[in-house]
Amino acid sequence: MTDDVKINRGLKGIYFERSGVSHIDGRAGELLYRGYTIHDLAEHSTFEEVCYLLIHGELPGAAELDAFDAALRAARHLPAAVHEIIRATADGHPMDVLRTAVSALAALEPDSRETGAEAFLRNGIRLTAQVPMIIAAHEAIRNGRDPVAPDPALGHAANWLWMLTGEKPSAEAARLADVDFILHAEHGANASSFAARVTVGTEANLHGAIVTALATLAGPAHGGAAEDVMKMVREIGTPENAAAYVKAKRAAKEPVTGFGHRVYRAEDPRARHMRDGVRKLGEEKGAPEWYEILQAVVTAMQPYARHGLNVNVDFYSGVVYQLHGIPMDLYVPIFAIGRMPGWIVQCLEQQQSNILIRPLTLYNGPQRRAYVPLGDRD
Ligand SMILES: CC(=O)SCCNC(=O)CCNC(=O)[C@H](O)C(C)(C)COP(=O)(O)OP(=O)(O)OC[C@H]1O[C@@H](n2cnc3c(N)ncnc32)[C@H](O)[C@@H]1OP(=O)(O)O
Ligand SMILES: O=C([O-])CC(=O)C(=O)O
Repeated sequence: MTDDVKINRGLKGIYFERSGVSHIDGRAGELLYRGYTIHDLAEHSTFEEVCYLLIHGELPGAAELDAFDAALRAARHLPAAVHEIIRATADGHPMDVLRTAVSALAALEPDSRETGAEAFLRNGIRLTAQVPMIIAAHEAIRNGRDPVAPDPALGHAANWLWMLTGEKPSAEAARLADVDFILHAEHGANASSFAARVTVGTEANLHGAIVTALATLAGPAHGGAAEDVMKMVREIGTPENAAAYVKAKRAAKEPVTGFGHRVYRAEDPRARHMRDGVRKLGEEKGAPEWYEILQAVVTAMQPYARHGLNVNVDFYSGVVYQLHGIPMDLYVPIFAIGRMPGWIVQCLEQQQSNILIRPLTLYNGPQRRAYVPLGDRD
C-alpha cells in the first residue's frame, strides 16, 4: 500500500548473495568458472575435471581426478522401481519423466533426506551419474528397447551416448558432448540455480532442490530455448526466409528464440564453441544448410545487436544435437546433465551460510473491507 517503494521485477540487476563459483562479465562477454575462462576449459578440460573444479574450487591433480571419476562411475545405478516409473510415464515429455524419476529417487534412496555438506556431496555425485541414466533409459523404453547398461570403461559423456544409442560413440562425438556439458555446467544465479537455492534456503534436501531446478530449467525462456531454436530453424526452412521471419517476429513483438540474455550484452561466450560445432558437424554430415539458416537469422538480427541483443548458448546447441540425430525433446534434459555440478555447488554454497530466501511483494489489491456473509452476496 506504499507508492514510493522501488519494485525490481524479475529481480533484474539485484545481487542477493556472494558466490565464489562463476563470474559473468555481461558487457565483455566473459565467463569464468572458479577463475578459469570457459574457453580454456572447453578446449583443454573434461566434464569430470570441471565438475571437480566447480564443486571443490580447484582443478584436481591426477589422483584426485581418478578418485572423483571412479566415484561417478560407481554411482551409475538406478533402482528397478525407477525403470518401472519411467515405463509408466514413458509417453510424457522427457523433462517431466526426468523430474518425476529424480523425485522418485528421493523416496527410494533413504539417505536422500540427509542434509549437510557431506550428504549433499554424496547425493550430488550419485544424482550426476543417475540423471543421464534416466534420460537414456526413457529414450530406450519409449522406443521399445531395454535400457542399455552403463559401460564402466567409458567416461561420463561417452557413457551417456552409449546408453542413449546402444552404440559406442566416436571420439569426436563423445568430445562434442563433453564440451557441451562443460559449457552448460554453471552460470551463477540463473533461474534454475536460484530456484534450487530457494529450496535449500528452507533447509530442504538436495533431491528436492534438484527437482525444483529441473522444473525451472524446462521453460522456453531458460533451458527450453534449444528445442525452440530447432523448431524455428525448421519453420524458416531456407536461409532466404530468415529475414522475413525475423521481421514478422519483431513486428509482433515476439522474442526471436536463442537471442537475448538477462546478463549478457555482448555475445554469450559459450555460443562460439557451439557455433564451431554446428559448422564443422554440418559439413561432415553433408547438411551445411542448418548453419546457413542460423547465420541468416544472426544477420537479420544484426540491427538489434547494438541494443545488446545477441545469440545465447542455446542458439546453436539444438542444431548440434539435431545433427547427431538426437530427438528434439531431449535437448533440455541434455542441458540438465551439464548443469548438475552447477546446481550442486550452488546448493552447497547456499547451505554453507544458509538463510531463508523470502523477498516481498508490494500489495496492490483491495483496501481493508467488511466481510459479507455468503447469503448476503449478490
Ligand atoms: C540458457 C539460457 O537460459 S539462455 C536464455 C534462453 N532463452 C531464450 O533464448 C528465449 C528468448 N529470449 C528471451 O525471452 C529473453 O531474452 C530472456 C528471457 C532470456 C531475457 O529476458 P530479460 O532479461 O527479461 O530481457 P527483456 O525481456 O527485458 O528484454 C530487453 C529488451 O530486449 C528485447 N528482447 C529480449 N530478448 C529478445 C529476443 N529473443 N528477441 C527479440 N527481442 C528481445 C525485449 O523485447 C526488450 O526490448 P524493449 O526494451 O524494447 O522492451
Ligand atoms: O544465466 C542465465 O540467466 C541463463 C543461462 O544462460 C544459463 O543458465 O546458462
